Amino acid sequence: MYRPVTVKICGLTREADVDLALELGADYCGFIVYPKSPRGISLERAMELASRVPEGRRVLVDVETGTEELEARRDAGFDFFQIHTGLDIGLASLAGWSGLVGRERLWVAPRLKPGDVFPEMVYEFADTVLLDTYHKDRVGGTGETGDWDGFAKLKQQNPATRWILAGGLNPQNALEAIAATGAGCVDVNSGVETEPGMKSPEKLRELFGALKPS
Ligand SMILES: O=C(O)c1ccccc1N[C@@H]1O[C@H](COP(=O)(O)O)[C@@H](O)[C@H]1O
Repeated sequence: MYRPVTVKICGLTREADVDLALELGADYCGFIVYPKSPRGISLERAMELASRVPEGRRVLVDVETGTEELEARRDAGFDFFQIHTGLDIGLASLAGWSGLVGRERLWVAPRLKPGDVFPEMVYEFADTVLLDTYHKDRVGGTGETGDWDGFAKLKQQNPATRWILAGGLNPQNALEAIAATGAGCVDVNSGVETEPGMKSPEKLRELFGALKPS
């Protein structure tokens, strides 16, 4: 049975890719401002690109953002703030992020390896959790699929939270991932690229053809 999912295309760096993603049906566009990312762009560039995206669909992506930085970005034209973080995440950071942008605008992406206990305090501060594939040396954009069973279990156990599945999703495996996990929202990044930050029109079309057939 066809079940609608929401789709975020992340790591956008070019106008044409933003426009095509939206035209094909992307629900969210993600802009990475983490300087060490091969898809990292400046905040100014992210704002420029986000200005093409309708309100309610613009996501700023970073790693363990400092409170002052987040405060400066809060009103910069983004609707959601996806923050990747280690499990040693302090209560003060979580509370700080949530207090600044509001729990409904905060997407927490904890670096969870299979078998790790989910840091329950996240539920108190964010409505949305994004689970990306764990990698010992990288914080995101690995292109590798993750622990789908773990995702499905957490989602089932915590239905009040909005769960986003990320990690290694592409036109070939996205439907299988959704069927396996029950994900209602998926985040796709390197799986629709020709090289980091450069989206492939063909792969984008293939992805949306599979996920949102017209
Ligand atoms: O893509 C990156 O370089 C990146 C860097 C720092 C934080 C997040 C990053 N990307 C996020 O990684 C996931 C999944 O990516 P992929 O599909 O496995 O390539 C996605 O949520 C991006 O937002």
